Amino acid sequence: MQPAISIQNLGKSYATGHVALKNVSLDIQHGEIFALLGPNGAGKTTLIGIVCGLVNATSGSVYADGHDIRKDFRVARSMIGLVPQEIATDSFETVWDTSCLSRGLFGKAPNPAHIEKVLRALSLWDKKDSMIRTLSGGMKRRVMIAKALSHEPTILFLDEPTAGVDVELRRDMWQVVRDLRAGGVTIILTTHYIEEAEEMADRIGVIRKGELILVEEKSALMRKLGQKQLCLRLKAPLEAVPEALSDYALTLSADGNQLIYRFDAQADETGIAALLRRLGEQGIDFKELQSDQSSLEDIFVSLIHEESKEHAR
Ligand SMILES: Nc1ncnc2c1ncn2[C@@H]1O[C@H](COP(=O)(O)OP(=O)(O)OP(=O)(O)O)[C@@H](O)[C@H]1O
Repeated sequence: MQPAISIQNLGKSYATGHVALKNVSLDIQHGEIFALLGPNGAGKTTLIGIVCGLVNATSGSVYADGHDIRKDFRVARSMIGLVPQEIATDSFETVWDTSCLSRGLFGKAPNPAHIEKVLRALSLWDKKDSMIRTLSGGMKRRVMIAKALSHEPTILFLDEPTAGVDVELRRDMWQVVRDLRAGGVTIILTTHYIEEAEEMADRIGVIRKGELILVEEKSALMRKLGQKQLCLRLKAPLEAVPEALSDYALTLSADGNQLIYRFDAQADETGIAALLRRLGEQGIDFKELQSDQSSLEDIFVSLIHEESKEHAR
């Protein structure tokens, strides 16, 4: 089976000379929820824009279910729904009309039964005759999803679906996305909220300055998340980790004042008790002991940071 989306060596330089994407390659499988994370200006919207035919790539190719988005634009595009970052609808139209119109834009014959199904799935059915300007912000976002689904796409791009949305509505949106996936739609979403990626995604991609710097199964990232560290502030600095402690995963801070022990928080035996005993035997005293759990946020921040340092070199 072809991937739902196959992106190959994609590059984009804007007319200003700004390089927004550098050699990005990525396959997204059918039925996945893929989250693309990255700081402001990383290139997420540019990437989505290219896949959806709104932005021309400078190099590389993109296929939707095997169809080249340039050579076979109409077929490829009809498979894709896009929920843009900004809410853009005609506020004097009704929910029903705007959804039907969006379908028409793809040259598809009217299908009231499909539009009804979409509106019901998004809990918009009782608002179908309401003018969009009378809806709450959250409902307007749902209307944007309804529009994007009106032509029966199998791949849905959500560009920051919950930006500026309150916690309750965010959870609501997550449920909507999960339901869509359960109905067979492949989902690619961009987000600034690491919690969102953590909650929803099967795989996570991190993009920074136009480069895809990491693509990983969320479960693998979560295992890293299970890593905890214990930090021991020593009474007297050490020059090196003593030989007698070499079987522990210890690192010494540059100033020699802190010993850091990494361990798996989910393991039955953390090894802490034995480590503390061993330290006592070695006559190493500490003033303070502190434990931190690394979160996906830490991993993300350190990734972005490490890459910045690499680039500075
Ligand atoms: N039409 C354009 N002309 C010139 N530069 C552009 C254009 N559109 C985007 N850019 C630049 O390309 C870079 C990537 O922008 P893009 O909107 O893809 O980032 P993003 O990851 O979606 O950011 P955000 O999270 O802020 O939405 C930015 O530096 C942006 O200023």
